[in-house]
Amino acid sequence: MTCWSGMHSLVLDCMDRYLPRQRHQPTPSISSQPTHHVRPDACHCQAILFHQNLNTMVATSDISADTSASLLTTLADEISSSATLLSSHFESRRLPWPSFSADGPRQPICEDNEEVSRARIALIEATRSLHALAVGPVETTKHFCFNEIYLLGAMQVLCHFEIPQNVPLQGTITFHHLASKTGLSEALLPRFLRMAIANFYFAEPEPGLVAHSAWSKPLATDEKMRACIWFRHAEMLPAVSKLVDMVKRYPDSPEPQDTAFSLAFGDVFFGYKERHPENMVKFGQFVDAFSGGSSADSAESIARAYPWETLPNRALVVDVGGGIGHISAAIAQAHPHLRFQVQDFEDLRGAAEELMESKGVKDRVEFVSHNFFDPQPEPVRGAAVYFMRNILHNWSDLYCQRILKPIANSMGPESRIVNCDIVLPEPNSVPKAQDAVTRALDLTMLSMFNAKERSFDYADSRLEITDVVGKPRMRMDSLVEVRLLC
Ligand SMILES: C[S@@+](CC[C@H](N)C(=O)[O-])C[C@H]1O[C@@H](n2cnc3c(N)ncnc32)[C@H](O)[C@@H]1O
Repeated sequence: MTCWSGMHSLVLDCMDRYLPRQRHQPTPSISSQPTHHVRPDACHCQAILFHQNLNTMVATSDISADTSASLLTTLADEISSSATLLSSHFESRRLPWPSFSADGPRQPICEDNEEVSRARIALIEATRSLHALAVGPVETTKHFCFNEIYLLGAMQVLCHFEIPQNVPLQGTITFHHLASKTGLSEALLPRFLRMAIANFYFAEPEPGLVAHSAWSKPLATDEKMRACIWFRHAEMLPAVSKLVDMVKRYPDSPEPQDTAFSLAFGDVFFGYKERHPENMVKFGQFVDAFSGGSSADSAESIARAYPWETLPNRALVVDVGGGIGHISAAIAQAHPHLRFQVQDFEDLRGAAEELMESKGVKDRVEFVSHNFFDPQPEPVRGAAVYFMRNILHNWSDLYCQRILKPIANSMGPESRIVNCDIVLPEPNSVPKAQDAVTRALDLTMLSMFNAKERSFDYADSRLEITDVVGKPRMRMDSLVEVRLLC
């Protein structure tokens, strides 16, 4: 599942309380033993993976072994046929065409249509591969991330000086005027801007005149877009620069404080944010943008993605680490026959109860203060569902065992865990561009939290993935159902 909750309000309301608690957890000694996963005695587990859709996507992934002379033209043909399919889609629906112009659409290719989505992925994959072949291995390595590193720096300077907001949405502005409006040196401004322009951000229609492009315009109007650049530059880059130190100093540590982030910033991820609340706000904006929707969107998609309607009347869903209960509230609204217990820290009670009141589900959704490392409260023993979203991927295997064990101890024969996180794809099972994103998320979890994205064969040898259906918030998210067959 994605590592981020994608809920701005939730992130602001509760994630700042999250890792600081990690610091106060009892710290087990670092063990070099392999971790064991929750294994309730005399019980068998079966896991059913809901969603992903990854396996239904184009499998253009493994071209690494292809030595045929026609690889270039095969890829070019793939590009041509995917582009043709997309063009007829735009034409038939009279949609705005993708373009670099400032008037171009923000998100030209809608992903609701499976065929269009597949064509888009095929186009991205084939263009990426063709580009790599055209550049070649040595040139690629010689210029490794050269453009990206300085583009990130240039964009952060431009955003810091509010350049996107000061370029008119229509028309142009001179470098001179832009420099005087923003305070960025007139000598430096063109150097940073032209780096951005070389990468599709902004345009220079005439020498010395700046205009927006389709890429830069969202940065003028949407603070969440600017937060994406800020987060990569201000927090991710310094943490990444400490990865070697982390791996050398803390090899295989399961501890949340033994991270590249802590080495860079002298504190755990959310502890640092407690001391820098403005960073927390921007991080929340980044999470919202990255996860592609509001908390309401993601909650509603989860309410649709799982067959909640098949649970018995008055069945209890325990939302473990549920924050202020956005997800439970959405499921409760969609499924009036269910009851919910949202478990999180006491200081979220007020906001949680307010939310339930406003959503009209107060009579069926209760908030209970509960630390998920402690035994589950007796009244929820044998609950129909123990739901977790964006919980396990924040923790190492050792801590996941400690979270899962009290749940397993509380489960009855009809109970199940429904877990929502990214599920890492099997090697060569998805297009490389998509694989790269999940791998980057996994390494983000490592460098920031000493946690990981999982393939879900991790939890217990008795777990068996039998199906992949549904479509929660992000394409990479999955709902994993784990049953105990006692
Ligand atoms: C990433 S947020 C996910 C919240 C919610 N499940 C969602 O998807 O929106 C992680 C949540 O875990 C809670 N949490 C962290 N440590 C906890 C603990 N030891 N016991 C209970 N909740 C905890 C945090 O307060 C936060 O609400």
